[in-house]
Amino acid sequence: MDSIICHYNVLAVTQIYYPYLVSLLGSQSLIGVDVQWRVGKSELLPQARSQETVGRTNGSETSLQSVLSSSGRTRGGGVDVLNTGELQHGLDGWRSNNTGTSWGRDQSDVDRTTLTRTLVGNRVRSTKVGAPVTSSDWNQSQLGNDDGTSDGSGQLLGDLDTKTNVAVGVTNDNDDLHSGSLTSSGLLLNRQNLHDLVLETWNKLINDLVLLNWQGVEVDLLHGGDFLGLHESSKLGDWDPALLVILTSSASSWASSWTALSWCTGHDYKCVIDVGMLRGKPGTSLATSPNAVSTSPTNSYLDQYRPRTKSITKSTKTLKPFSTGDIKILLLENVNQTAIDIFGAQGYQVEFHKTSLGEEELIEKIKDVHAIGIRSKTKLTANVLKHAKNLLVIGCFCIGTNQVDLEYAAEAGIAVFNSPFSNSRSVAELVICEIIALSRQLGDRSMELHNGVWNKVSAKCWEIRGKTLGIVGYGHIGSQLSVLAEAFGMNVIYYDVLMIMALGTAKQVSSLNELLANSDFVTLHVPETPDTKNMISSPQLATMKDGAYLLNNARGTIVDIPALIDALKVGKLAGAALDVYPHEPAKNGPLFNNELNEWTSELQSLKNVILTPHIGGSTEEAQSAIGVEVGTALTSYINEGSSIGAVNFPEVSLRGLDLDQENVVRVLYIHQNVPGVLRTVNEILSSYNIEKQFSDSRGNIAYLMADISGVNVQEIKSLYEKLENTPYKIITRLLY
Ligand SMILES: NC(=O)c1ccc[n+]([C@@H]2O[C@H](COP(=O)([O-])OP(=O)(O)OC[C@H]3O[C@@H](n4cnc5c(N)ncnc54)[C@H](O)[C@@H]3O)[C@@H](O)[C@H]2O)c1
Ligand SMILES: O=C(O)[C@H](O)COP(=O)(O)O
Repeated sequence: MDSIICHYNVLAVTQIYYPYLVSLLGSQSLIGVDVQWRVGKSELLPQARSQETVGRTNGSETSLQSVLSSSGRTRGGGVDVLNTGELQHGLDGWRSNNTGTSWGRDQSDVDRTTLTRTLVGNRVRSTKVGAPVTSSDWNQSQLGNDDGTSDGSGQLLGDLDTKTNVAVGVTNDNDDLHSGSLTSSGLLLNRQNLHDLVLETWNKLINDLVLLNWQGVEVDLLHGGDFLGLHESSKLGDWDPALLVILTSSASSWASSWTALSWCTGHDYKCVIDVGMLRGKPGTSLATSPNAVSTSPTNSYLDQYRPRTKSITKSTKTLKPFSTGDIKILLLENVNQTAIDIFGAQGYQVEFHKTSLGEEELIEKIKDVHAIGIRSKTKLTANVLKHAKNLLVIGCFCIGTNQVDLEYAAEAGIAVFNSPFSNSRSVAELVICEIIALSRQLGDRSMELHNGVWNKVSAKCWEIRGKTLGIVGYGHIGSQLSVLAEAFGMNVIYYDVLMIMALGTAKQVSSLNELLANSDFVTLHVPETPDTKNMISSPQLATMKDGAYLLNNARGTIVDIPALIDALKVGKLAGAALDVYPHEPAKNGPLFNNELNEWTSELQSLKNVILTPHIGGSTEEAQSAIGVEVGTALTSYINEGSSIGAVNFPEVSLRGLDLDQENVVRVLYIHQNVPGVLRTVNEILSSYNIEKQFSDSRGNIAYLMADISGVNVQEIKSLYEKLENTPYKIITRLLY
C-alpha cells in the first residue's frame, strides 16, 4: 500500500479533545493508527460507524472526479499520493453507468456492481462500494476483514496490498472532500475504522501518513497540542519504529493513550520517537526491510525510495563536524538518484560519474573526498586508498565488497558499507528466467529469428518441472531462488559451507560433488573468495550430469571459463548462462572482446549460451532500494558516527543527542586495538561529564563513541588536538 490520508473535519474537532496515536514501523511503514475522539469525558471510540465507500459520501461527480483524475502529485507539500491509472479507469466505468450527477455511498447497486467488478478486475476490491451502512451495522466493514458477503467487499487491505499505484484516503466524518482541493488521485475510504487499520496493516508498507482537513489541506495537528510523546523507556520487541506520535492535552489522556497503543499493537515500546513526523530533516532512516520491496515497475513504486521531505526519525540534535569542512562525496558507476537526493539534502557536495574510473583518475579524484560510492567495478585497492587522505567511508552500492581492500580500509579507519540483500530478488528472478531460457534454447531461437531463420524444434527442449536445481551458496539469493524454483515444480538441493535451514522441501547436500552429480541445473551464488576461485573447473564439470546446465550470476572468477568452453564443445553440458566475467568493461559500449578476456569470441560462438552484462541486480527496484539503504548508512556514519552495518569495522552506535542538550560534543575515535588506549582517552575526557560511551573492536581496529557534556565551544579545538596526539589513534572526529 502506498499512502494513507486521514481526512477529518478540522472545524469540528476544534471543540473536541483528541489524542492521536500514530506509530510507524521501520522507517516508512505504518504499524498503527489509532484515533480516539472525545467530547468532554464521553469517548467516541473507536470510530466504528464504518462505511467504507469508494468515493465521497454524498459529493458530486466533479468533485470525485477531480480527486481521481488529477495527474499531479505534490512533492514536498506533504501529500505523497500516487496516480491510479487503473483505478481511475475503473471509476470512469462507474461514472459512465451513472446517470445522475450526485453519487457516492447512496448510489444504487447498479453502480456499485459495476464499480466493484471493475475494481476487482484490477485486483482492488472495496467494501460496501457505493452502499450505505446504517449505524446499526457498525462492525460490518472493517478493513481487511472478510465480511462474508459475495460482493467482493472483504479483504480490502489484502487486495490493496497487491497494488502499488493505489492511494487510500480515510475519512473520519461525513464531510465532503472539497472539489479540486486534492492534487492527486486516491481510493477513498470514508469513515474508516482507524483502529482496524492498526490491526490489519501493521506489517504493510505505507509510505506516508497525512492529516488533511475537509479542504484537502494538510493540517499540522502535531504542533497544535500538548505533547507528551517522548518516552524513551518503553519497549517495542523486535519492531523498529521510526516514529511514534502521541498528541494529547493532558497527562491523564496520555495514560489512556498509552494503554490504547500498547493494546492495539500488543507490544510495549522500546522507544517513542518524537513528533516531527510531518516536518524535519530529510533523507534519514529510510526503509531497509526486504519486505519493503514490492515488484511494481511503476514510478509510483519508486516514490517510496525517494528521500522524503518529512522526518521519520526522532528529532535529535543535528551535529556538525569539527574540522572537516564541507563533506565531499564521489559517486561512481551510476549510483542511483535516491542516494544523490539523500546526500544533496544533507548539503554534501556530490560529484557524480556514470562509469567507473581507471586507477590513475581514481587516485586523483579520491584524494580529498570524505566518502566514495561505488558498485562492483571500481577497484579500491590499497594503492588507491593510500591516496585518500580525507576518506571516512566507502559505500558499495551493491552486495559484493570483493572490489574493496577491506582490511586496508579498516586499518586506515575507513568504514565500508554495502547493501546485503536489496538486489537478491532481482538476481533470483533472472536465474529463473535463465533456467527456462536454457532448457528451451530460447536465446538461440530468438537470435535465429532475428536473422530471418525459422527453426521450430522440440528436440532437447524441456520443461523445468520435475528437474533438479542445485544451488551452490544458500545465502540471500540462493535461498530466495530455492522458493521460486519450487514454485515451478523443481526439486531443489543445495550446498553451502554452513549448515543452513532448508526452505520449502529443499535439501542440503554434504558436498559440492554430490550436488554436481545430481543436478540438472547448477547455479552459483557464493561470494568471491580465495576458496571460490575456479570452484567450477574441469573436474567439477566432469562430475556434472551429461546434458546439464551451468549458471553463474555470482562472480566471474568462480568458473574456469576455458574449462566450461571445453565442456560445452564436447556436449557434456547442454548450455550455460553467464552474467559475470573475470574482467568486465568499466562502462557500456562494444568492449566485450578478446582484449578483455582472451576466450570471448569462442564463448560467443557456442550454442545455447546466454551471456548477459552483469545485470543480475540491475532493476529499478533494486537500484532505488540500494541507493536509499547505502545512502542512509553513509549519512548516518558521517553525521552521527554510527557504524552499524559496516562490513569491515566494529559496529558502534549511540542514541542521538536531545535537541536541548547544550555544550555536548560527540567524540568519534578510531584507534588500534591495543591495551591502554581507553585509559588515555578517558583521561582526556575526564574533565567533562561522559553522558554515554560505547566501544567495540574488530581485529586490529577499535572504535569508541562518547557523548561528553560541559564542553565550551572554545575548548573543542584543544580537545581535538589532545585526542589527535594520542599514540594509537587512527581517526578522530568531533561532532557538536
Ligand atoms: N550478478 C549480479 O548482479 C549479482 C547481484 C548480487 C550478488 N551477486 C553475487 O552473488 C553473491 C552471493 O550473494 P548473496 O547475497 O546470496 O550472498 P550471501 O552472503 O547471502 O550468501 C552466500 C552464501 O555462500 C556461502 N558460501 C561461501 N563460501 C562458500 C563456499 N566456498 N562453498 C559453498 N558455499 C559458500 C555462504 O555460506 C553463504 O550462505 C555475492 O557475493 C555477489 O558476488 C551478483
Ligand atoms: O554485488 C552485487 O550486488 C552485484 O554484483 C551487482 O553489482 P552492480 O551494482 O555493479 O551491478
